[in-house]
Amino acid sequence: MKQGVLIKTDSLTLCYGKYTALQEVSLDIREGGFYGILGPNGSGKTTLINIMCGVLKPSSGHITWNGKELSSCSRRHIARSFAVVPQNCSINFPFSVLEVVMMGRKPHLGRMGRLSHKDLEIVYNCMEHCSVLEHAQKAITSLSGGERQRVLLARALAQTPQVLFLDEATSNLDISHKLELLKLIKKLNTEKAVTVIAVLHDLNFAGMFCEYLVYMDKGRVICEGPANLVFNEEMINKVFHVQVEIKKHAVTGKYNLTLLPDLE
Ligand SMILES: Nc1ncnc2c1ncn2[C@@H]1O[C@H](COP(=O)(O)OP(=O)(O)OP(=O)(O)O)[C@@H](O)[C@H]1O
Repeated sequence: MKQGVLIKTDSLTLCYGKYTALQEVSLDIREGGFYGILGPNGSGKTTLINIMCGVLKPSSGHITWNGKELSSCSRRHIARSFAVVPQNCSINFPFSVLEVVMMGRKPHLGRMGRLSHKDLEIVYNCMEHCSVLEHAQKAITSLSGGERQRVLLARALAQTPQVLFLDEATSNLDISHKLELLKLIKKLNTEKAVTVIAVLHDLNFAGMFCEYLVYMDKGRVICEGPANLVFNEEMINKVFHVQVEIKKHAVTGKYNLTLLPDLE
């Protein structure tokens, strides 16, 4: 892997009331890495990324960013550097798509809060990359689930973040948009060294795009490592309790997973 440790979690535990959703999670996230967080429903993936991006505070344990406690970093500094694409769009007010994507520039604006030509150029570029330019004047509330997700991704990209957190951010997208957007994110990762931390349910896309995988189950990290070592049949069976076959694809050279269901 490249670069030094950017985000370090040390024995993170998080309890929702009496329920322990995350237990003793210690991870090193290296700068410029593309991380996939995998695991069954309820295994703590969203909770983990919400702690890593500063939305949730752990019940115990530490999280540092560039060696500094995340809780001691300013909200503005975090907002300039971390962008999150959540699982669901929580915007219920009929902001236009343009307004929503412009919000991504907010942490970078000066006191007057005005967008410069450069800011607007970034906004329009991100809308174009995420194929939402044609919806610029529409209310976000009038869009389909997949279109909204692409707007939220455009807003996150407009933030020009150092770290991009994706929480099943491509789950509502059709296969063509999913592929295009993951390719775009991979490009940002390789060309601009944006660190990507993505919760993914689609294991084939995880095998295709992630260079490092973290498997979670019942709030714990079960296994982590380079995808070429840990994207294997034994781990998928251990974590998801399904039989699969993983083979290197002759054309793409990527590992491909086929589910072997017991249909008896
Ligand atoms: N605000 C909350 N209050 C109480 N329990 C919660 C809360 N948020 C999450 N949980 C519980 O914590 C556990 C972990 O939830 P989390 O959303 O992190 O899982 P996940 O791995 O992201 O799941 P999924 O794949 O279904 O999105 C779940 O059992 C969930 O019910």
